[in-house]
Amino acid sequence: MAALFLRFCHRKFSAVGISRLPKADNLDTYQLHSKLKHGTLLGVFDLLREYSSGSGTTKFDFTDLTSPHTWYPKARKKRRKVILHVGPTNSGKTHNALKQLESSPSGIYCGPLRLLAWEVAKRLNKANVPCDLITGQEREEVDGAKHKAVTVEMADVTSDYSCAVVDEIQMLGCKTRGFSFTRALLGISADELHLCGDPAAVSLIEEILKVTDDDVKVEYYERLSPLVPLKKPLGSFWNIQTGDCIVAFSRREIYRMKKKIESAGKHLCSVVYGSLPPETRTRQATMFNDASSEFDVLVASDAIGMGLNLNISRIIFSTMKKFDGVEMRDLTVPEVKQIAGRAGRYRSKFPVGEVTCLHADDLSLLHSSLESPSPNLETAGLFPTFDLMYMYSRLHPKSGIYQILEHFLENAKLSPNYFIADCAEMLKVAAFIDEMPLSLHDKYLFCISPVDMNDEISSQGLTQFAENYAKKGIVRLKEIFTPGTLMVPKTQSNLEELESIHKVLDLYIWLSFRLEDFFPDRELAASQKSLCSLLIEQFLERLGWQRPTAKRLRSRNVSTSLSSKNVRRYL
Ligand SMILES: Nc1ncnc2c1ncn2[C@@H]1O[C@H](COP(=O)(O)OP(=O)(O)OP(=O)(O)O)[C@@H](O)[C@H]1O
Ligand SMILES: [Mg+2]
Repeated sequence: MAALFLRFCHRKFSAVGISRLPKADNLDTYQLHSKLKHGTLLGVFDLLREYSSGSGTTKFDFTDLTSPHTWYPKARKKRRKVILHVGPTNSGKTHNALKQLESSPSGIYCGPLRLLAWEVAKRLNKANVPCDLITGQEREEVDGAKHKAVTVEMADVTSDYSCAVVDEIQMLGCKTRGFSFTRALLGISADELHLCGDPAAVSLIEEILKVTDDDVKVEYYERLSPLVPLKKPLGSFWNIQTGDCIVAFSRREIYRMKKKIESAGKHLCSVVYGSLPPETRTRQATMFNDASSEFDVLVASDAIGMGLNLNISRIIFSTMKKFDGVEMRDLTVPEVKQIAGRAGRYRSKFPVGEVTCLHADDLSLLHSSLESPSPNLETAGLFPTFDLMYMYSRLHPKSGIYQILEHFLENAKLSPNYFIADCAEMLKVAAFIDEMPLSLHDKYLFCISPVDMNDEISSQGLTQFAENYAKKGIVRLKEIFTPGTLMVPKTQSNLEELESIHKVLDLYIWLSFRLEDFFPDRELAASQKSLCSLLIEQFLERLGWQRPTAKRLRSRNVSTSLSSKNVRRYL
């Protein structure tokens, strides 16, 4: 049934021209939840009363999003000192901003990736600055912490900080996640706000902050160690060396290259790509970084492109094209620069970075991209707050969340600095859950949850969770998942299924942080999730060619496989 509905939705969406279905991410609804719980949406009701009083004096257009800076009164009470740290990759932008954060009495770091938030929390705690780690799926609280490292969707716009850092700020131009960066930019109430990123974002940010009365200063950086574009392509995999990173844009290609390089008998490869569990990605990256490990080559997707510090000596683009969900297209200038910039990190084992392509035909695009400035960003993402949607729904009580979202998308009025976020993925979830007897708030939660609707198992997981929640209130993990049944995958498709199961468990944990009383099995989900990543890593180890004399890596002897049928049974 769920699968049928899924196919129906696919048809429905391609019919209205939404073929690209981006991944919704972990937006913070903690504050919203507590607002609803503690009745602090009172102002909303006042506004509604005023609106519906018929006095004719107040006309409030909820789709008017032309002044988003007014959504954050706490930040507007301050004249923030905003420092933009801009420059090429590997120029010390984040490092310098973090130094300020460390030396401030309280602060928050907001990054685009869980891995970056982890790195920052680790760095601060090591420097004896107690720091909490908060992502959509983790809460690691440290005694006495006045600092937080968070993923940008979790940026706290209700507390006061002396210092805040928003990393990779150029992502405010991202179609799907940009609005969370805009929210952090406008909403964080800090005496000092450090923004790190590409110079292409400077003029847009200056323009946006004209209305906030903040004091804005720009600091330009230079790359700390050289990056040399090579004139010769790699040509053959025989020319692979220790410290190389081959970049490919599909899982299939990544594994094909790993196999090809390893079968030559000289190197073992770590892999990093988007749908690997974050903890697996970290461990693969750590193994590659560790000089004593045998995994001396990395095969990765653009998942390595942001902020991570890896011991890469040379980046090799296996292709200069990628499929972006709609079509095969050339890599953009910022994409090429971000990825190439991973080579030769300052103070790493390979301080001079090199970059080339596998094929000679691709070299001209590589060289021209590296020489071009990134085009200036023109608009930042924006998305209506839940409060606005809630008010709208009070006036149109018959509308489901699908209609409300659609209405906002069609009618939103924006100033020229903004675009409305692409919420095709949210609409898809909305179509699934609109018929269920759930409150608007619950529907909104499911819509913004980190479900991958392109992944059938992940979307079935969401449907089951929402259905059980609507029917029974409480959602027990064991009703849809049998612990003890996960096994080491044997094939690529088994691996894909395990990655999907990991996503479903991750979704359960995400929901458990927001609907705590109704999703009580967080610990079980977390332990099964860790098991998933362990099993995936065992698969990766076994996949690797093993030198007969080399010391073998630890690996468990589990021989059963995970069939597609089994997976359906779990969910
Ligand atoms: N002054 C410094 N002293 C010691 N190490 C530094 C210094 N500046 C930067 N580094 C180190 O250099 C590396 C690159 O710095 P950083 O990550 O800040 O660069 P970035 O400009 O933010 O790069 P990206 O655009 O890729 O995020 C890091 O490992 C960082 O710790
Ligand atoms: Mg950085």
